[in-house]
Amino acid sequence: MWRVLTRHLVNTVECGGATQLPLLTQQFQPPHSHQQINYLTQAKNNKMSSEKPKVVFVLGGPGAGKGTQCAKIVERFQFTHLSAGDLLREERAREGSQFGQLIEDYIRNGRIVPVEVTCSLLENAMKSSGQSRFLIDGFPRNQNNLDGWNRQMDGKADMQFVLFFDCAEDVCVERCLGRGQSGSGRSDDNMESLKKRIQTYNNDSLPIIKYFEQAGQVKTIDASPDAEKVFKDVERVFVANGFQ
Ligand SMILES: Nc1ncnc2c1ncn2[C@@H]1O[C@H](COP(=O)(O)OP(=O)(O)OP(=O)(O)O)[C@@H](O)[C@H]1O
Ligand SMILES: O=c1ccn([C@@H]2O[C@H](COP(=O)(O)O)[C@@H](O)[C@H]2O)c(=O)[nH]1
Repeated sequence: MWRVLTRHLVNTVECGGATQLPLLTQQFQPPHSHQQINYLTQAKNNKMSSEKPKVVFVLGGPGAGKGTQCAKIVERFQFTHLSAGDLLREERAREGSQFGQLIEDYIRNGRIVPVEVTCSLLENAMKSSGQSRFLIDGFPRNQNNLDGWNRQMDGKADMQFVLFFDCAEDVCVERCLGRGQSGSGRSDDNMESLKKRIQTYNNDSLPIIKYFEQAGQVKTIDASPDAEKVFKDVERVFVANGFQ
C-alpha cells in the first residue's frame, strides 16, 4: 500500500496536481533578462546563508506539555514551531485532500501515520516558512518515522538535540482529558483514544527516545511541575546549547 502512496506523492509532484501536500520541488522557469540579476543575487544570498536549518525534535507522551512549552520557546528564542500533529490535522481538514480519511482513522485510533505523508508535510512547512530554526513537535514517533526522516532529510537539516518531556502517564491522561473538556475539539482527547495513544507511545515512541538517548542526544525535562517552572528548565537547555 505504501509503495502506491509514495508513487502517488511523486506523481502529484510531477503532474503539479491540486493537492499542496507534496510540493517538494519547484519547477525551474528560465528568467527574463531583468530577472537574471535577481536570480544571481538570490544565488549569492543563498550561498551566504547556506547553513542547513537547525532542528530540535520535541518528544514526550500525549499531553506532556510539548505544545505549551514550544509556544514559550518560540516567544523566548528564534524558533518556528512545527507540530506534526497540527500539520496532519490541517491536511485532514484541507478540502480535496487524498489523505483526510486516512489521517482521521490513524489519529482516532492513536496510530502513527506513515512517514511519507508526515515528512512531506514537515519538509514543505520548513521550506515555505523561509526560517532556519525549527521545533519539530511530536515527531519522529516510531522507527518508520525515523527511517523516513533520515531518508528524506539526509543532508538537509542539522538535528541539534531531542527535548524530551518526561511525564507520568496519569498526569498525561488528566491533562488530555482536561484539554478535551475545555473544548479542544480533538477527536482523540477521550479515554478510548488515549488508551491507544499511550500504548503506541510506550511500544513505538519510547524506543526511539531510548535510541536518541544512547546516542547522547536527549535533554530530559521533568514535565510534571507547572508550565512556568518547566520552562525554566527548558530555557536552561537552550542557553546551554548556544541559543540566545
Ligand atoms: N506543566 C503543565 N501543568 C499543567 N497543565 C499543563 C502543563 N503543560 C500543559 N498543560 C495543559 O495540558 C494540556 C496538554 O498540553 P499540550 O497540548 O501542551 O500537550 P502536548 O504534549 O502537546 O499534547 P499532545 O501530544 O497530545 O498534542 C493542555 O490543556 C495544557 O494547557
Ligand atoms: O508524527 C506524527 C504526529 C502525530 N501523529 C498522529 O496525530 C495524533 C496526534 O498527535 P499530537 O502530537 O498529539 O498532536 C497522534 O496520536 C498520531 O495519531 C502521527 O501519526 N505522526
